[in-house]
Amino acid sequence: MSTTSSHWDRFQKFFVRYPQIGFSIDISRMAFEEGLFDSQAASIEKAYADMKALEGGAIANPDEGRMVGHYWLRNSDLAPTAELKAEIDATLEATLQFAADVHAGKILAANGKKFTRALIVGIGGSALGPQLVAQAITPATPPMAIDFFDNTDPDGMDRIAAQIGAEIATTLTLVISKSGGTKETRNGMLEAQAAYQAQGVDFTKHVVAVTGVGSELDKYAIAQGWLARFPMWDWVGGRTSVMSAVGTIAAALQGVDVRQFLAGAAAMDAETRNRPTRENAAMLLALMWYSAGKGKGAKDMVVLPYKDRLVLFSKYLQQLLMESLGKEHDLDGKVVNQGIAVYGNKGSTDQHAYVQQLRDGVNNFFAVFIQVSKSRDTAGFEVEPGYTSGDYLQGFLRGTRTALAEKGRESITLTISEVNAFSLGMLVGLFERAVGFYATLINVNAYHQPGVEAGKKAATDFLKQMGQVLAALPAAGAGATADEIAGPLGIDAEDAWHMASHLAANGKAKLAEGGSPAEDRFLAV
Ligand SMILES: O=P(O)(O)OC[C@H]1O[C@](O)(CO)[C@@H](O)[C@@H]1O
Repeated sequence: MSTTSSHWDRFQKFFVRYPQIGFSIDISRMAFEEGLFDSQAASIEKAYADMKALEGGAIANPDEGRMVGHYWLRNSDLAPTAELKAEIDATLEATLQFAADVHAGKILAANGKKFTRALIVGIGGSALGPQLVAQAITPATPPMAIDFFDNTDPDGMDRIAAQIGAEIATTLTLVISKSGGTKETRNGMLEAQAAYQAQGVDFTKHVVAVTGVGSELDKYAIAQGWLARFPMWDWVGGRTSVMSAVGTIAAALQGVDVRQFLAGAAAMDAETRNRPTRENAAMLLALMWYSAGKGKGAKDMVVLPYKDRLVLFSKYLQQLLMESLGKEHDLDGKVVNQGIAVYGNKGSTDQHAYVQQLRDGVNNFFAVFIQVSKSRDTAGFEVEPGYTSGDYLQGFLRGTRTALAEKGRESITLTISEVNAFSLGMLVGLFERAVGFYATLINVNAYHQPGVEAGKKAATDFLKQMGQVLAALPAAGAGATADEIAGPLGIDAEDAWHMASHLAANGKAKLAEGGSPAEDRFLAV
């Protein structure tokens, strides 16, 4: 049999489509053995059972003692109690109504004018979902422009504030934080507040909180009398919160058909909940991750959507997979150091960047191509007789897939008919379920993130010590070296040097540079 016909046979065997929702998955270019389905049969069954229990309201996040309910957000009938269902429905309705009232001018800026822009303050799961939605499925001319403070970088915020300029008088800010205690978001909120104040605008009349009831942020919003507050629940993880108020309010303000977005995810949930494994796209994805990485994340996932609108999808999946699966311990407490590294951008652009290495370099990845059938909404345009830009985009995708396969580089191809609210919901739903299934296959808790706490704690210590360093700087004389500053404070000299250097770079200390860091001398200003 020729290579071509064997590819064709394998394609037919491992190509699964859901025509009613315009989706297909092709795993034929993955190098798995068919025996995988049998060898993993017990784990696969357990994954289905775990997912069923999770969707039924089990404590699927044992370390934090929490339910995991993001599937209920798009089908509230699944919620384990009538109270939860009512809360989900009421919150969705309230966010949509709020956005409609903003658009209709029923909720106005402090100057009596309609809001023209939105500024989202949030980080991680409290920003990535709204950013993905804004990039992928907002209308070309959305009812409101949108900006993000998704970091504590003052320069980044200054640039956005400068772009907003006087329009801050008609800008609505959403401060989004599940915990309500994330420092980057707290800082972003205070910076936003200052930007409003600088232009004499009452911040409290322009700001909405999306946060856990009773959180620090919630209390602050109540004390200041903010425009509105919407709840986040402890049973929704930040990285799966795009279908909660976190995502729905920003999306609705942007003119996105939120119900279609939720319907897409619900449809994918329905397709992948009960289907047999060989037809179950979410389980097939999880199994491909398992086979490619030998169940240990040995291969990275390179996400290559051939569609500009999906450029942020790899970034979104990076958090979804790496925060969910990147775990030190398994559920039995054994050290496993699991995870799957995710990166990517978009095709064909990336063919002119790192695809060279993918084809010829270290074979430590598998690609996930995302193919979008419909090229454009507007009339066709031929770049040469008989060919459109969209034909080229398709040609480059197929060509790269073939070129990778020729060199034994694995790939999965997902196809959607077009990028819209429904199909984006489908894709998000697909990967969420695949992550859940894969977590069972490798026996980790996908719903906590203990690792991020270490960095937060170390940063808190660093900042506290930086205050001590500032206070300890000599007011006169030749200044003090990092060793001289660190000694009495009982802190690390390297840290002290970085703290003092940072203070000096930002006008809070004076630096007399020596021949080496140990000879640098610092003075108070
Ligand atoms: O919504 P919050 O509580 O501000 O958290 C933001 C992000 O920070 C993390 O907790 C990681 O530090 C993510 O899981 C989360 O999405």
